Order: sequence, then C-alpha cells, then structure tokens
Amino acid sequence: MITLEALTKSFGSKHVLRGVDLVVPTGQSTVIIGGSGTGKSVLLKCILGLIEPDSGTITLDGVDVHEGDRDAFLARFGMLFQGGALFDSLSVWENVAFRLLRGSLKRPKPEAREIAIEKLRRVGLSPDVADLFPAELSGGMQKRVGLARAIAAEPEIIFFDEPTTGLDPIMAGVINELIREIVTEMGATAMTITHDMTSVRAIADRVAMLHAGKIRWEGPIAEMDATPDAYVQQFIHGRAEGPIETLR
Ligand SMILES: Nc1ncnc2c1ncn2[C@@H]1O[C@H](COP(=O)(O)OP(=O)(O)OP(=O)(O)O)[C@@H](O)[C@H]1O
Repeated sequence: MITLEALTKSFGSKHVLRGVDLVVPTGQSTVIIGGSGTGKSVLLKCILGLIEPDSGTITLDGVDVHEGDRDAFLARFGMLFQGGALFDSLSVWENVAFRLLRGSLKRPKPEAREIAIEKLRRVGLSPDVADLFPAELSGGMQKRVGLARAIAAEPEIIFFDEPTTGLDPIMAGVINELIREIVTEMGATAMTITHDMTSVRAIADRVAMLHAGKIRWEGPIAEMDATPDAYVQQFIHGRAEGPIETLR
C-alpha cells in the first residue's frame, strides 16, 4: 500500500500539489485523472523520488520512501513511460531485459534474453522482434515492448504514465486490455495517470481526480458516474462548461 499524506510541491510561485492525501491499495489498479498541468506527473515523480516534495509524507507498506535502500525500493517498481521511452541503441530484447542485465537484479545474459522473449510473448509479440531495434517498430509495438519491459522484473508495483497517448483507438484498447490482464494475473499494485476516459474505464478499480493541487474525488470506478461532484462530471464527460477553468 502506498500512502500519501499532506503532500505539497511548488515550483517558485506555482503551487502544484497543495496537500495531496491518497491511499493506493495493494493489488488494485488506481487511476489518477485530472486536466493537463494539474500535477499528475509531479505526483508520480514524487513517489519515485525523482522530485523532492516540499512537505508531507509518502510511505510504502508503512515505511517512509525516503528512508532505507534506494535500489531495493526501486527494484519493487516497474514503469511504463509516456511514449514507450525505449533506448534506440539497444535491441528490443535488451530494452525489455534492461534491468535484468545490470544492478541488483542482474542475471546471466542467456537467461535475461529468455525472460525477455517470454515477456514479449505475453504482450503479443513474437520472438522475431527480439533482435529488431525500436525504430523498426510501429508505435503500438513500441508500447507493447515498453509494457514487456515494465513487467520483466516482475515488480510488485507498476506505474503507467499515459499508456494510450498517441495510439489509435483499437491499439489503445489492446494496450488497456493487456494492462488489465497483466495487473490481475501478477497481483500487482498499479497506478496509472491518464486523461483518456476509455482507458480509465478499462483499467481502474479505483479512480482519484487531482484538481487544484488536491484530490478532488476518490472512489471505486463503479461509483464514478453517479458522483454529484460537478468537477468530476465535467471532466468525465469532457464538457467545456462547468466549474473547471478552461482558459489555460
Ligand atoms: N521541474 C519542474 N520545474 C518547474 N515546473 C514544473 C516542473 N515539473 C512540472 N512543473 C509544472 O508543474 C505543473 C504540473 O505538471 P505535470 O507535468 O505534473 O502535469 P500533468 O498533470 O502530468 O499534465 P499532463 O496531463 O499535461 O501531462 C505544470 O504547470 C508544470 O509546468
């Protein structure tokens, strides 16, 4: 379980996070929604320790994430970055096995390759793609490779940063379905940030909406449509009219 308490972060006079309280339960899929620039990525980066919050606490299973061994902490996470973020100079299998070829999770090369091929298969890619380079793949295939990399080391917790951005609706559907299946079969804790409502409905057990630096609404996906919160309603229906400031 990841717990955020009273988390704040400003950049100069820009107060991005203004007291975020959120629990991300173990083994469930939590999706953070919110408009562009509301601080979803900043929140994710704070949890990963890439950005230092100004105040507040972040704990993982009750332990402050800033205490203890950083490598051991990061080894528990998998991450699917926006746009796939593959290394151009590495082959597909080396991308997938990236964390298995170095550091604390290091395995012998043939074993790492075998795991990479198994993970590629899991995301619907045949072993033929293993020795290709990212530039030789379509955007949808690159996203699958990114997903295979995120699960390669069998992490307990997986972060998905805008997993469907830039994909056509059908490929987005395929990626959403894969994420849902994989998270369920791995029993992983998932946290996704997105503004794609189709993705939210396909992936989420729980939804949290970030607005004006705080969690505006949080609850099970089944309760999202019925919430009377005008901000949530405006966001999920994509209405120009409503309480959310649209002049950005
Ligand atoms: N390192 C930084 N230095 C200064 N400002 C930053 C930094 N990182 C983020 N910001 C600002 O924080 C705000 C929130 O950014 P963030 O990327 O978290 O938004 P987001 O909700 O993820 O948006 P999107 O959905 O468009 O990706 C933005 O106004 C951004 O300019």
